[in-house]
Amino acid sequence: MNIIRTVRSVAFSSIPNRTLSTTRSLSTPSAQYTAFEVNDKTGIATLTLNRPPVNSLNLELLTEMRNCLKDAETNKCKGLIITSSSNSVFTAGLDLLEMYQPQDERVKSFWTALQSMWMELYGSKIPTAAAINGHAPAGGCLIATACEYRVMLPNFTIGLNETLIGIVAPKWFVSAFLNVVPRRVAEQAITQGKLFTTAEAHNVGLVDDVVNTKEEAIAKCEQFIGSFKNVNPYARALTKQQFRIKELQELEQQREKDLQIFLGLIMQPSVQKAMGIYLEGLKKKSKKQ
Ligand SMILES: CCCCCCC/C=C/C(=O)SCCNC(=O)CCNC(=O)[C@H](O)C(C)(C)COP(=O)(O)OP(=O)(O)OC[C@H]1O[C@@H](n2cnc3c(N)ncnc32)[C@H](O)[C@@H]1OP(=O)(O)O
Repeated sequence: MNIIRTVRSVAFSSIPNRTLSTTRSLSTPSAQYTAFEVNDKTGIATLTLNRPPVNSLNLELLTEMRNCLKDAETNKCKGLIITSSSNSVFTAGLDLLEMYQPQDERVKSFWTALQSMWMELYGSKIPTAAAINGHAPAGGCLIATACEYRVMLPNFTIGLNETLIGIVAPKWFVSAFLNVVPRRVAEQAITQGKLFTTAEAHNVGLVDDVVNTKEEAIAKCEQFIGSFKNVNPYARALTKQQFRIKELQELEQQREKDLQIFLGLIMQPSVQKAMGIYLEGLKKKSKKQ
């Protein structure tokens, strides 16, 4: 049986998470929305998103994700798996409440944290895999495509649906999508705001495998990470970098401009109005259920 060493864990029980930290004291504050575990036998870390009801990515969750990524790298983990504690949502993407009628400083920190999280995940030295055990729209798809491998459970949806909300998927969201989906398919899907079903996503290459249970999804991710067993990790990391450096440098060099474009767009009255209507629709639907 595998022994799970909990480096950072939260919210799955009423036990305060610091009492679960068995291996070392943490330099970062307690986690609220993530669980981070390292399997002692395989050396593989699992980051579980746990911000009910839909794991929407707010500033705090993004910050915790960054801390987990850093932990996985500094602990020289063999790889990192990202999954969700929900049975139906991987993540609903960016927390729309961070962008709807936002406060100036908070929304800047939010976007900057998203940029950093993405660059750190996309450029991570260790193998990364997403066990997509629920819906993964927009920012959810961004996280999945930042990983090197994706496996998904049936009958969920994934894609960049920003245009349907009246917002624009930034260039770096699109470039990661283009790594896995043919350009023609990507252009049509992203302009339409299409959410692919699991089967469709598999067909176009947006996900690599489909399995029926979360356990099988984790096992597939472990298998993917295990496939690098005989590969020198430094050679692997440098080779991965060759594939990803262009997008990383592009965002790094344009961070401030990207932030200003984001702020300019979301602060437009028409965009705020569209977001308000979309949020209202979500709330109405949620009340009906
Ligand atoms: C150049 C820059 C321009 C700007 C770029 C911005 C890029 C944006 C990226 C994004 O990620 S935007 C977010 C996109 N996400 C979505 O469109 C998903 C919306 N959510 C859903 O479709 C569904 O919630 C779901 C994920 C399919 C799950 O459905 P389920 O039936 O399980 O839950 P719901 O009843 O719909 O929701 C419960 C609860 O959660 C609220 N909520 C859902 N998604 C979000 C969200 N992304 N942000 C904030 N809140 C969300 C929903 O309103 C419900 O709230 P309550 O009514 O319970 O208060």
